[in-house]
Amino acid sequence: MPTRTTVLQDRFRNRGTAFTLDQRAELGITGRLPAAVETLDEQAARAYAQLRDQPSDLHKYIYLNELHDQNQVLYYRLLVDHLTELLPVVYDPTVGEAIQQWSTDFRDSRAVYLSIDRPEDVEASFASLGLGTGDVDLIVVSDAQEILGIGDWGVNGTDISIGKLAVYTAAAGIDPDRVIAVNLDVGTDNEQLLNSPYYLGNRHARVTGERYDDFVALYLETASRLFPDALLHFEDFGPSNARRILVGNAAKYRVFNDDMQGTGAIVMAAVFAALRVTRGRWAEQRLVVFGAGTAGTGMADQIHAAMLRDGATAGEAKSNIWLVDIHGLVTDDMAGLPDYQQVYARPKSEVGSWADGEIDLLTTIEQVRPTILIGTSTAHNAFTEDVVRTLAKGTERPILLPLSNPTSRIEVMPSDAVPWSGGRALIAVGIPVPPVEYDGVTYTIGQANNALLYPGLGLGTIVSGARHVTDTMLLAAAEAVAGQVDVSEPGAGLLPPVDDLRASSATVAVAVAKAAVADGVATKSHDNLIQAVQQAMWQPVYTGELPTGETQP
Ligand SMILES: NC(=O)c1ccc[n+]([C@@H]2O[C@H](COP(=O)([O-])OP(=O)(O)OC[C@H]3O[C@@H](n4cnc5c(N)ncnc54)[C@H](O)[C@@H]3O)[C@@H](O)[C@H]2O)c1
Ligand SMILES: O=C(O)C[C@H](O)C(=O)O
Ligand SMILES: [Mg+2]
Repeated sequence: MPTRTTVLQDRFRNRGTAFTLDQRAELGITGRLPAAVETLDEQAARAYAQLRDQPSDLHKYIYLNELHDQNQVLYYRLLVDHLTELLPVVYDPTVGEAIQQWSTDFRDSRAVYLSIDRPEDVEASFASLGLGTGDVDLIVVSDAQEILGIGDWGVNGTDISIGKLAVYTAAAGIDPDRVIAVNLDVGTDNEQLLNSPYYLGNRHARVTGERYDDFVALYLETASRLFPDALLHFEDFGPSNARRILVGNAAKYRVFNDDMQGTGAIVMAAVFAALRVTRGRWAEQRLVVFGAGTAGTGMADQIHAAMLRDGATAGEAKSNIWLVDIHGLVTDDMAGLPDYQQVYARPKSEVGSWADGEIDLLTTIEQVRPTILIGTSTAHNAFTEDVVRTLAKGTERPILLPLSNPTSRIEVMPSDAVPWSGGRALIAVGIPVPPVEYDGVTYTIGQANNALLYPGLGLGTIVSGARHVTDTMLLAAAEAVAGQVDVSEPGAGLLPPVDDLRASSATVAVAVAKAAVADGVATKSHDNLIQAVQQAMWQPVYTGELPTGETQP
């Protein structure tokens, strides 16, 4: 049967106008390209100019997506060369916008879709990729129940898996031919989607309970059997599912929950750096977490563990942590508290006199005088001027981490928080923001987004062949990130700049791989880890040889 599909439709192998005339002849595409033979640099310059002409970030997102579908090397070349500019386009915050329009804008897809209504297809869906057992390093999966801070987006949430993978490759050189993006389509409770004529996912409410658990178990079992080397990254699951899946499977599979562990570790990195400024000790910190869901309680757990390492008893550490959620300060008399909040619930007898009824954030801050305030609530502007001023009144250098994404959800913008705290708050946020000028000082605002951590963590896990992602590996990653910042100047950022992300990821990967060895979970040994990490990093270049192999549309 004649075929019109050529190497030009295969994003893995396509080089477009960079194919030489000889290569064109050999590949049977003579006459299918204009005469010019270009270098990758020349192609990248044109693509970048086209990108700059796009009228909005969402248009840029769509342009880059199409480029990715045509020529993967060129796409990553652009991303690596302009990482600081393009990270907010392929990832947060633009990915949030793209997800909301995904079914309407749908053109093509690079993911694997697993439907809870067809569990018998899970194996065949992976098999359709034609990959062997040793061919996959990483799978990012989402059921899209809690996309960023924008809620349930069903199958539209596929692009969070794709965006996270793009960052893995651009930031840490994870080989893009060896990764898979997966959407677990378990239905959606988003009525807007269910009523949209364009919606592409299963048109029913989210399946919960045993059927949901069985489906996740089937995914884990199948993915790890077919691709035993793969790290199984979980993204943007709902809070109780996220935690249950991680806790229940961490000993059995190579799983990683980015919202809990990745975020927890990047926050640890920011606090490590901040404590170098305040000269404070972990055990002495008083932590208030506003928005005690997946990310917030993941951070509380990691800071709790750091307090223990610093000599606090479990009781002392717990007594220095306060969770504030939608009904105010979490107390032990509240009915129906999820298990992950129960651990930190304060005795009602201790706080009952603070207010009649619900104890709000401001009251909690007045009473507790926290040294660290974290926001993972999705409640935009919840850190009001009053809140920030009260925080700064209670502590000389409060650590303030309003981490909700995307921009429309952040609890306070640094441009407000810096002046409200008189320049004293040590701030990091989840989105990229410009520096703030205040009182003659330029305040650089570090980006406490898990994207600054998980790529290097993943690379270190892959290079060491770690069987599990252990707490020691997470801590090593956090310390390696914090070790890259110099906080001695006034206004210095708490985290390394995104410009340095590739180098930073390599450093993190080495630290993580060492920790995997120390923890006894590494399955690969290297004489020179630095060299092994460098060699493992995929580069966006056309290799000398001609791209051979089956065309994969
Ligand atoms: N910076 C990062 O790296 C990073 C990583 C993960 C999550 N996040 C952000 O954190 C936010 C939360 O994510 P998640 O996965 O934990 O979601 P989640 O749904 O698991 O948790 C949100 C929590 O906030 C509570 N909440 C909602 N409205 C509130 C209000 N008005 N006052 C107090 N509490 C309120 C909810 O009850 C819930 O417990 C999102 O915006 C997400 O983008 C940031
Ligand atoms: O995706 C991000 O920007 C970070 C984090 O995983 C989130 O859910 O907000
Ligand atoms: Mg997330």
